[in-house]
Formats: sequence, C-alpha cells, structure tokens
Amino acid sequence: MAQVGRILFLPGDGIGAEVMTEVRRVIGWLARRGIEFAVEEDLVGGAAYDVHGVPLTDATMAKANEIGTVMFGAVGGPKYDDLPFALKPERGLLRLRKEMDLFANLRPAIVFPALAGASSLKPELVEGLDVMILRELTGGVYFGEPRGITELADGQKRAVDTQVYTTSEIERVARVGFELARKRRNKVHSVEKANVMHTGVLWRQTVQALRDRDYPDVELEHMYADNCAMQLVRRPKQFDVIVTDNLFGDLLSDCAAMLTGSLGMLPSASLGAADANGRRKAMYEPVHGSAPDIAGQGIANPIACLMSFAMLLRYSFDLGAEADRLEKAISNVLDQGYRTADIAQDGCTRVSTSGMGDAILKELDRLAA
Ligand SMILES: NC(=O)C1=CN([C@@H]2O[C@H](COP(=O)(O)OP(=O)(O)OC[C@H]3O[C@@H](n4cnc5c(N)ncnc54)[C@H](O)[C@@H]3O)[C@@H](O)[C@H]2O)C=CC1
Ligand SMILES: CC(C)CC(=O)C(=O)O
Ligand SMILES: [Mg+2]
Repeated sequence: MAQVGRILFLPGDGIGAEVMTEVRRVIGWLARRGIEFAVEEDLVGGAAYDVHGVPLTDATMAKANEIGTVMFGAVGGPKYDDLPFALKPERGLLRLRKEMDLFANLRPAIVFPALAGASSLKPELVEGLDVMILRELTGGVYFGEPRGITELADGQKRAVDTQVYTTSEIERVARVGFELARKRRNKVHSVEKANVMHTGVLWRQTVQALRDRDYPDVELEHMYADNCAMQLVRRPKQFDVIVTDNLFGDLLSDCAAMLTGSLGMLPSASLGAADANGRRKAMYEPVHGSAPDIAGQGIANPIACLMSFAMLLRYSFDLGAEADRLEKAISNVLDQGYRTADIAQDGCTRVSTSGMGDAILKELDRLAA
C-alpha cells in the first residue's frame, strides 16, 4: 500500500477531540482503499496543560515543524480561564501558527443547497453563497508587542495590546488573496479600518500597490471592517475573496459562519509559504472552538472538521479527487436530511456526532462503488 504522507493529529479539548474522531474514521476509510497516512497524535491546549503544565511542549512544537502537516481540533474551556496568559490553551494554538509561520488562513463559507433554510438569513440571500475569507494569521494584535497588564501608581490597572503590521506581512497575504481570486470570480475586497488605524492605512496602500503592479486584471475594492460585517449579513453574495487582518478575520469569519447555518460548518486551512519544492507547512482546523456548552454530549457537528480534512487532502497532498468525494458525500448526506442539533430543521433525521460520521462513511462507500 502506498503511504501518501504524515499528519500530526492534535485533537485538543472539548468537542475538538470529539469531531477529530470522525476524521480518524475517514482516514481509516481511505487506508482501506489504498491511500494511507502515517498519523502521529499529540496533546495541545488544556489536554497538554493537564499533563505537562504547558499548552504546547517544545517537543510537540518541533514535531509539528518536522511533520509539517497538522490536523487540529480545538482548544480551551472554562477550567483554564483563570490561568496566566502564557499558559492558556489558546496560546498553544497561537504558538503553532506563529512558529510554523502559517500566515494565510483560508476560511471558505459555502452554503450547501440543503442548508439554505438553516441560515439565520432568508434563504434567497444565502443560496449559492461561496465566499473565501482570507485572514492574516501570524501578525496583528494577537502577537504585537508591547502587550500585558500593568499596575499604575494610582492603583488602577492598565492593559495594552498592540496592532503591528509590516509591508511584507501585508503583501504576502494579499498576494495569496489575488491568486485565489484569479481561480474564482476575480474579485478581492480588502478590509481594514484605514479611517482610524495606521495599520489600516498601510494595509490599504500596500494591497492597492500590489494589485496595480502584479494583478491589474483582478477587481479590488477597499471596505471598512465595520461596514463589511454589516454587508456580510445584508448582501453576502457581493463577496468573492475577502482579505483582512488577524483580528477582523477572526470576527468576520464567525459572522460568515452563520450564513452557512452553523459555526459547526466552517472549515479552515492555515498555510505557510511554499518552499523550493512547492511544499508548504500547513495546519487544518475547524473555525469553531471547544464548545464547552455541548462538550461530552456527542452532539457536535463534525462537518467543519471533516471539511478541513478535505482541505488537507487538496492543499497538502494534491488529492483533489478524494477531497471532492468527501465534500460530495457531506453534501449528499445533508440532501438526505441528516442533521446534527445545530443545523436541525423540521422533518430532518437528527443524528449525533458519530451518527453524522456513519452517514458520511456510508455515502463515501456508495460514491466509491
Ligand atoms: N480554534 C480554537 O481552538 C478556538 C478555541 N476557542 C476557545 O473555545 C472555548 C469556547 O469558546 P466559544 O466562544 O464558546 O466558541 P465556540 O466556537 O467553542 O462555540 C460557540 C457556539 O457555537 C457552538 N458550536 C461551535 N462549534 C460547534 C459544532 N461543531 N457543532 C455544534 N455547535 C457548535 C457552541 O456550542 C457554542 O454555542 C474558549 O475557550 C475559546 O477560547 C474559540 C475559538 C477558536
Ligand atoms: C486563538 C483562537 C482561540 C482565536 C480564534 O478564535 C480563532 O482563531 O478563530
Ligand atoms: Mg475565532
């Protein structure tokens, strides 16, 4: 049997671990058909803190860099909320993104035909929606220095986070955006707040200059982030590719998730720069978090995680046909009426996390027959 490559599995906490179990089952299904991955598993987030006292050990970080392809669940939970910042589960995730230099975070928001009625917007506003949110992932206010909370002489506290961007950081993610747009509908919205933020001014100037120099064929529109949030719920189909910074991309992609019916539907790929052989480090993860409110109940929607795995097949291993088949299987089971609780509709067949996995595996069998 040909081994296609290696994947580091980091399931994490809460529903992260639950939805990753369904990815394991699809990997088993592929192996039975001759497409075998070598999967290594490790701890991240609260699960790593409980064992090692840190949310990501240096050894796990080194393994992620060495293997180069990570499948990630989710991290966090109330148990860890009062930890110092450096030990919070979320820091493990931020460290992976930063040290693997995964600057381009692709968050596609696609409405499956069967789910147009599950969106919180009117079906006609979201039917056929296909928006790519491209979030800068290794810069901006989640990483900028100085940061921290200090005591002032008068007894108050003062908190600082710093938004920093350089021309090259903006340019490299914008380039990914223009390249994506050329393969889609050829339109980029660049989103910032140049009206009130210096980073926004530099963002706008840099994206415009890159477009004029290297992508004159791509339509470019600049939009303020607050307006973009409003436009996403007013007329989402006006967008093709949205390129934006780390913070705005975090917010706007959760907003876009609801257009698709649920946060449990939104996948993501975080990509680094290609090396001389065209290989890039990458991490794939659902956009949602560890969902403590439903963790342990077996009811989480595994589709965001499975679609992230489809992105892994496509972007890291050039297995486009396998990715297409998995996405088709997901679309078909939604057409057949299978629904986890978050996307439940009248007359649907309510299923658990593993029940959705069962239906998708059965559909994969049918498509492969
Ligand atoms: N990438 C990551 O690991 C992320 C981690 N977090 C962490 O997760 C924890 C919880 O954060 P929240 O703000 O509650 O965000 P969340 O994304 O975990 O949950 C928000 C809401 O969406 C629902 N939801 C999310 N994914 C779902 C799924 N697959 N199926 C069904 N329902 C789903 C949850 O039940 C909850 O009501 C926090 O510790 C936070 O820091 C938050 C976002 C991303
Ligand atoms: C570090 C994460 C918890 C931030 C987040 O919400 C995300 O990446 O979507
Ligand atoms: Mg988020």
